[in-house]
Amino acid sequence: MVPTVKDEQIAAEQSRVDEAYARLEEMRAGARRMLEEGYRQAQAGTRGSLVDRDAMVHQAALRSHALDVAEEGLVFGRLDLAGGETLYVGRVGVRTSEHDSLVIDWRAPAAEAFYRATPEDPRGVVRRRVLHCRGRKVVDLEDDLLIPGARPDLTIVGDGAFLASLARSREGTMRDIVATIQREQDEVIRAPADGTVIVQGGPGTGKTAVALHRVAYLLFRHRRRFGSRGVLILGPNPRFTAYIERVLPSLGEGGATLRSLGDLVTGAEAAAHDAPELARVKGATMMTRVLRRAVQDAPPGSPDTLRTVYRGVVVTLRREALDGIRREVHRTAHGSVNTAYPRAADLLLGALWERFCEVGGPDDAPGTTRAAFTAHVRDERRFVEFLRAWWPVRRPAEVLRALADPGRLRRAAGRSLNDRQVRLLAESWQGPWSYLDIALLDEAGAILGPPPRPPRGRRRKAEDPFVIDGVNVFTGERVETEDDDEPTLRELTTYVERREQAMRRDDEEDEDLPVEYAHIVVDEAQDLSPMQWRMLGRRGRTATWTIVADPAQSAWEDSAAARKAMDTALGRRPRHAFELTTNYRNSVEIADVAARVLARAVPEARPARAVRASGHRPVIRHVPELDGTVRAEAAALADAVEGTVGVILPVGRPAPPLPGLPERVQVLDALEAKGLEFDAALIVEPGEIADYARTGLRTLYVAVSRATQRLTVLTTAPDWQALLSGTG
Ligand SMILES: Nc1ncnc2c1ncn2[C@@H]1O[C@H](COP(=O)(O)OP(=O)(O)OP(=O)(O)O)[C@@H](O)[C@H]1O
Repeated sequence: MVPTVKDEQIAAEQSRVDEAYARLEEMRAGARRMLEEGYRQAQAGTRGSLVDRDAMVHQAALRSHALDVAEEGLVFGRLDLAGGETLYVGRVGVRTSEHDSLVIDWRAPAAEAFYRATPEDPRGVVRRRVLHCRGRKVVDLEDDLLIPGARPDLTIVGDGAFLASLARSREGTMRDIVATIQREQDEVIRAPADGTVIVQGGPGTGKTAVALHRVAYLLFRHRRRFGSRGVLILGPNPRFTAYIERVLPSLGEGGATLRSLGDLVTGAEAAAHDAPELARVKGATMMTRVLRRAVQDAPPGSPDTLRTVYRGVVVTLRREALDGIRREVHRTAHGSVNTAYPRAADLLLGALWERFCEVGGPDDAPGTTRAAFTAHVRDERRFVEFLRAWWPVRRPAEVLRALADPGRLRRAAGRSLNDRQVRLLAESWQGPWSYLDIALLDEAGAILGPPPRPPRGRRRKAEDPFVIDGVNVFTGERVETEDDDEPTLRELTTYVERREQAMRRDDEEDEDLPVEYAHIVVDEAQDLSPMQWRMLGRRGRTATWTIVADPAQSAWEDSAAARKAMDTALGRRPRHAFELTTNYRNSVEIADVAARVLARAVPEARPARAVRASGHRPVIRHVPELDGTVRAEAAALADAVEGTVGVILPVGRPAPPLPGLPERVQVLDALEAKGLEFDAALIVEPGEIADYARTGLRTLYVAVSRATQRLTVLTTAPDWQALLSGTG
């Protein structure tokens, strides 16, 4: 067969791609050699600066990793410039052994034109070419001619391979989009690093994809500032974080921390949504006041009498006096309640001394000084044990669990909660934690402050009156004495190993303190409650932020309060707002159904523009009853598509049995569907999803905008069928 023009072009590109791979191999071997050499020197302890050697090992390790992941789709773009120059764009930068550029990293400034050039603003680019590869083989090309006539020598080929690539089937985890980032997306990705970026846009406009690529960009351009543990990416739930977790590693960046609203706080995990009425209460800022009062209340089991005997005189402090002292300690202990016990001890000892004087103690025991009295009482085991029970080290979870007692919660509530709210909250805290509880635990943790640290190093137990038999009675931890000290082993370690050790140590030490980040990405930010913003704010006091939101998909009702809390969390940094306008997920047919829901949910909102017709009309079926039909429709969708199928239910409705269906069929509720994507979606009972809360229609908008290829809706309500089919 005669090769077509395109075949010839592909063959020419193949030789360039082969050259890049050959060079990549050499670079990989070089990085491995450098790594081995670094370790060898480390072991031999040879001369040379330790710092240089460590830095070399560290760099070589990073480099080696980045080169390994670049294997897949190493080169994906080519620019032909008006001046005759040609540039190739890829996942990493590749140079010849003479340091000439073979491929430039997609994040490098010179690659910007690949994503930004348009016929209106060509930036000197005559032809932009996208190379589609399978493994190391070039399989397709797609060209854009940006300056017609400027380079008659250039051939233009292509047939909409980009749109075709959007229709590919989905595998259950998100993929990177380096090869096809669009101009409006690139502007977000490369926005200045010093400010806060706020990205809005409808479902499927690539907000999540863009935010993740921005992280890769920031790490590439500003590694010192954002590297190591510097970036937090926060998503709505663990299912979502699992969905996006492969994107950054596929870009050679593994350093960011990926968390969800359910697992951001160490030691607590949530996987449940609160009913709307409860959610409104738990998310509101006034919960801060409730928690403060809860912390100030005497902890459960706290003793209400302190008695001591000094030289035959019995001295007693009763409930009222003790409560007064507790209030006084709290007055100055905000944020450090757990370490306020020395102050509590001082005030108790002072009150005991006063009481001792009142009952005539010094007369009965002449010559007694306050110092002698205090020294005696504070060393008594009885006093120490009282203090431990009366001012215990408290954990956030204990504070919240204690509020499952309605009486205690009512005291803490003051006028902030009504009786019904007290009952609902108390009941909910008998069960597992919800997403909103995690923010409350974090708030309680901020009020309590970290627990006291055990004395470190060589401090003697005799120096600390709260250490009994080598155990700190407050922390329960063993206190080292000189005899316990292990002989110090001074091993030769590399910088990388020492860093890892230090990070492990930090993790252990800071378990009770939120980690602070240099950059925080908040996905699905429209759903955050004020309390959740406060939780994030504590982790980003000096951070820059990327905020990704679609107000039309919001499940949080009080947007003004959330906005205020967000403003406080983000601080005063300059903000750059962006809007993404093209929907890359939904077919035009599915986007039409979503637009009908949007028109109901948020009449003033404009839907994003879908670009790809699939030829498959969504199926909107009215059925007399759902039992039986759900499985059949799910099976039909599983047959129709190769990839994932999402069966999306109203919140709280039990999952129907779906025997015999493949694993790629997943069942989830409409709130859990946030941010996810499926080849096909089956929406069960839209009316019930819409009625779930005041924001129910917006949740339905989320549900109907999840699918890339096929959408089926099952409803027992004829008017919902009419509305969604556009005939109502
Ligand atoms: N430039 C692009 N090239 C190829 N695919 C893209 C591009 N932009 C987005 N996509 C794809 O479109 C889909 C939707 O992207 P993404 O999930 O980031 O959208 P979103 O705006 O976060 O949506 P939602 O608001 O529903 O969470 C993903 O499969 C993503 O890979």
